[in-house]
Amino acid sequence: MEALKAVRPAISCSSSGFENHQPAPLPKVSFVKLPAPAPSLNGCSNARLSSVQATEESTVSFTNDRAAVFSGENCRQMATNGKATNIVWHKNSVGKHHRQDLLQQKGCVIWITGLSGSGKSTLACALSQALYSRGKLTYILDGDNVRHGLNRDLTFKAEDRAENIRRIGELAKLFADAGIICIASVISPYRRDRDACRALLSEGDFIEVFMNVPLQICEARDPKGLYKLARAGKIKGFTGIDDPYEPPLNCELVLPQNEENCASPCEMAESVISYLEEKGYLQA
Ligand SMILES: Nc1ncnc2c1ncn2[C@@H]1O[C@H](COP(=O)(O)OS(=O)(=O)O)[C@@H](OP(=O)(O)O)[C@H]1O
Ligand SMILES: Nc1ncnc2c1ncn2[C@@H]1O[C@H](COP(=O)(O)OP(=O)(O)O)[C@@H](O)[C@H]1O
Repeated sequence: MEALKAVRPAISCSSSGFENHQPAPLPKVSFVKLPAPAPSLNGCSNARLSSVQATEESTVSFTNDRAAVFSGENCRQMATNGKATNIVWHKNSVGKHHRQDLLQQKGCVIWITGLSGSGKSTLACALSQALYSRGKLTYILDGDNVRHGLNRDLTFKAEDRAENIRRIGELAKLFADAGIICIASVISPYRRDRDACRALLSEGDFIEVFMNVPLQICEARDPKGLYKLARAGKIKGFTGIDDPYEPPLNCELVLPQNEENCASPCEMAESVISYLEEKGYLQA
């Protein structure tokens, strides 16, 4: 295998859709030698010398507070996004579809919402296990776990819950972009916060699963003793007790549990897998 050489750092960006509308600076072109016989991403397997465009500058500035816009395939303008100024989207020549081809699946987010004790984590694990046994790559973002690290600075006040969900939504979006089936299992009590996460993803890629379990059942389970503490006033603002939970109005899947009807975690996982199969997420 030959050494990879580049005159300039191999920044590889294909042309931006914005160039159709704005006068773009001339791209800087340089050359890299690819290892032979490297399988090519664009199907030209015998191309040994490829031109690489480096897109570094932009003449256009714009402001946009909707982060979703920047997940697009063709954005390389100077931007102000939230508090971040003078930022430019950097595109990678290895795209989501290449990663999906490798994994033979489609990246998406399965967002499991429901009260504490409704079975979110149990379903997430059963689903991850069942997909693993089918050779599919998943990653679980569990609310409890993410609060041990990335979100350890957040409380359970409404604004902190919103920030918790925003960060997990952004993280889930990255996992989906990696081609992974990302399973978020979080109470996510506010409809608005869940809808904001949905808006980060392409149509269909956000699959909201509602664990529709009455509070009485969750409270009777109380595996961590948290409902007991909340009832005793030792935890303030506990979801379902003295903090709200807004059930989804129009989600992809509702998994009910009550005294008469309680599917096992494996059966629930199979329901989700059937949905994924039907929508084509288990193939590239
Ligand atoms: N006040 C209060 N309300 C609800 N839950 C609480 C609270 N305090 C601690 N816990 C524990 O935190 C877990 C929920 O974290 P999440 O990040 O999923 O919550 S949220 O989406 O930000 O509302 C939750 O885990 P689950 O039982 O798995 O849902 C609890 O273990
Ligand atoms: N489908 C189910 N049927 C019966 N019990 C369940 C089911 N799913 C979860 N449980 C039980 O409910 C309790 C809470 O489950 P858990 O997954 O920790 O909920 P959450 O993550 O929503 O807090 C656990 O004791 C678990 O064994």
